[in-house]
Amino acid sequence: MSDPTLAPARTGLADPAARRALMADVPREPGAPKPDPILEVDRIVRNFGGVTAVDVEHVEVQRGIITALIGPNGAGKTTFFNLITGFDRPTSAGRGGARWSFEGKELGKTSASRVALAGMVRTFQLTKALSRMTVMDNMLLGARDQAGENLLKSVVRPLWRSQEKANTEKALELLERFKLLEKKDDFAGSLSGGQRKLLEMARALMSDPTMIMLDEPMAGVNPALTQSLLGHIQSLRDEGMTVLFVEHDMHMVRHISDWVVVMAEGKVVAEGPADTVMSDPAVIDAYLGAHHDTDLGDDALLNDEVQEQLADEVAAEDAQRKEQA
Ligand SMILES: Nc1ncnc2c1ncn2[C@@H]1O[C@H](COP(=O)(O)OP(=O)(O)OP(=O)(O)O)[C@@H](O)[C@H]1O
Repeated sequence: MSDPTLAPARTGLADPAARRALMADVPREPGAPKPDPILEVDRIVRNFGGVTAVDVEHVEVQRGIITALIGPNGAGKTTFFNLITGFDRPTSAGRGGARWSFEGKELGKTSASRVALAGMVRTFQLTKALSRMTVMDNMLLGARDQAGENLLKSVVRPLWRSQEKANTEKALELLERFKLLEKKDDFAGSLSGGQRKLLEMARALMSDPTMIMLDEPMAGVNPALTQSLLGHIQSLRDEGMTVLFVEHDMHMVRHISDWVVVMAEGKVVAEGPADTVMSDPAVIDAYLGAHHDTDLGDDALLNDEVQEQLADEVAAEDAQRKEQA
């Protein structure tokens, strides 16, 4: 039976396989139109001084599937996440440029908290301040309808109380689901890397998102918890949620994504299912151009030509270092 705590987030086709099948005819090209996009972004640009961190002409995220956003270091993935969730403002704003909508609703001028209320919620790594709070208090911070946000509820005590009770019950259910119930009174900072990732996810679910955006869900997770985390992400999708995640671990990307969007130098350079996109020349170029040590999750990509190119680049760098020494 599916989890009742996620009921409000269910949308679209009930069968996840049917939702994934909708992607079969989507063209494998940057900016490809999707049959049922939940998020649509146009002309979003963000410059930092002379650096163009993001310059995305058009991208759509399909509803009810798992989309991975990948790209080499500095490709602009985090900046893109920050822009669409209202944590940063595009340089192209206000010039009739940037435009993005979630569930058909324009979000360009919307604050981060309102974006979350609209149903698009991102996870955050545990900050120092959050580490010093208990697991339960972290969960309650994630609640969507905190009494303080609503004047009537905050002055009428019974309403405030009932909201608090509902939030606590929901937090307990989610902690149980994510196997963190025993830790509810522990400081969040005492959790292992994998448990922190589970808490980040559980906290985001407190606000009943329609789409959850995960920032490197596998970073710092030991192998024992990897399978469990992957399982949780897949079950969110299976229950109807849209998942968008940024991840460097290509094995994970291959394992669970239904669709992959590749960024390089601020732009979307390729899109497609994981098995085809990783062999796209634009993707190989982007990774090799950026740094040599990325494991694309498929050793077959390292053919002789690529190996030679790598060896030449490493030798050239070594020679340069020796010259400078
Ligand atoms: N606040 C900032 N001030 C100046 N430059 C920034 C700022 N944030 C990002 N950048 C620059 O923008 C570019 C994109 O960075 P971003 O962090 O979005 O990339 P990323 O794809 O998330 O990289 P990584 O995978 O390493 O996290 C980089 O060149 C980065 O140095």
